[in-house]
Amino acid sequence: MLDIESAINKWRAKYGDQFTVRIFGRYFTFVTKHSDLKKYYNASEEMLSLSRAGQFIVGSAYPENQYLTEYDTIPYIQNILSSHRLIYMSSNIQAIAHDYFNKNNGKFWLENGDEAVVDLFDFFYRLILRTNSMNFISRRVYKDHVEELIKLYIILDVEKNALNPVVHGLKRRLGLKSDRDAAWEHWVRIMMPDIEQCLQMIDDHIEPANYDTVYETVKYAKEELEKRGKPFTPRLVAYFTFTTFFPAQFNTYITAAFVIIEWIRHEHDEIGRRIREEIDRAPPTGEFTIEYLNSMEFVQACIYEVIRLGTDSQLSLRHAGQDVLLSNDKYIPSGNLVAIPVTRAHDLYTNPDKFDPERHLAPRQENKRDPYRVAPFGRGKHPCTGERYVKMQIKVLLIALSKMCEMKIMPESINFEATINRKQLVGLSRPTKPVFVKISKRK
Ligand code: HEM
Repeated sequence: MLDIESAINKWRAKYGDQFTVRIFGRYFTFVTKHSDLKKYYNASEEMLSLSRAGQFIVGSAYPENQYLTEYDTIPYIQNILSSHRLIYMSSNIQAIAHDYFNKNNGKFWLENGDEAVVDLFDFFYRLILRTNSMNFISRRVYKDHVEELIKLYIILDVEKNALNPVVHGLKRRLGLKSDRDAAWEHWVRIMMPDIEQCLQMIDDHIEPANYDTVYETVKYAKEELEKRGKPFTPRLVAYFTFTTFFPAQFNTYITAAFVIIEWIRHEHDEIGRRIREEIDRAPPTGEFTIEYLNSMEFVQACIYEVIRLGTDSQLSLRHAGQDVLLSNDKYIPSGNLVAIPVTRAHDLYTNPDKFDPERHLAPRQENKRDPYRVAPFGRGKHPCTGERYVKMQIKVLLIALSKMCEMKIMPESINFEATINRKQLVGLSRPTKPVFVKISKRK
């Protein structure tokens, strides 16, 4: 596969800080100069659009592609992830972590005994999907359909499908139904009882007593459709849910798994001691506060450090809706895709290959050296809407897991780093082979 980072470096050495290449019949302009990066991040949606670029990249990866530019889901996601909801969500996450091991829905210990060897990345993929299915869909869906949902999600997986749009596009043109279309219909069906109930509540002017994501989603979809004079469609609700779910998935589970790996590796040194200290000070289960989670600065620095080290060949993309003037008086013609490399920015850090969370904390704060090259959660007009949620989620899982189990990397996986695929364009780099970890029940 294409090694984008070395390709960019080669092209940059040859053609300068900005250059245009033709890939799959499309023109991509790469910008790397500070003033252009600043413009890139702060440009208006009309000038440089993330959703139009998204439609190009993942457009054919799932059936509702036309909605991607038609409906901006950001205000909806911001509403779902508002501060007072995060605390409910954090207690859901704790409950699910317990449920996963101990109760009927998970049966982990029941099926594996008190000690099990798992692929840590697969384990976190499932755990993250479980927690997100409760937080972004409903308790009922989590309780009755979570395994089904995970299977559907694997079929709808944007990460893989984005790279394979041709087959899907061809099937659609020939009028053939793909397994993705079927999975999508199944997804809508699973959500239907909640959607119908929420529609009824809206008609009867009944507000939910507690936070209810499906209710918010149905209400938002209904309003958006009414604004456009279109009839209500459950598929739009499914689309809104899906677009909250899919960015929430891959970066999160990889980050969570790497944080655990680093914790295991540093169990007996200063890094491990500081993580343990923040975990041990945590309030008892069910009594977390957002203030406490925010105060876990060292774990947060570990999250930043894992993202820094795991981001190798990722690209951030926009679509130019108009001509964009660059700093050297050249311009990007309207219609081009515009890309910036989201790399590790090696040159900005001291001992860049070392896992060193302190570099993100005062007084060092190496991460503040260049805001446009160090942006683990983006910046400017399109910062990550899920940043607060994901940091909360990983912290809560870390606390919950540390209370329930012990983890050890299996000898055959100690050198897992040799298998990390550092050439992918989407998300953090992850190992291509399983990383086996022994999970033992804490007595
Ligand atoms: C470790 C996990 C995550 C990382 C590293 C991450 C990183 C990022 C980055 C770098 C961007 C900016 C993209 C750009 O400028 O081209 C972004 C945007 C976005 N992220 Fe995340 N993200 C994570 C988790 C999440 C979660 C959990 C959600 C939702 C619940 C989410 C929702 C979004 C959305 C909706 C955008 C687009 C914002 C917009 O268009 O204005 N992300 N993310």
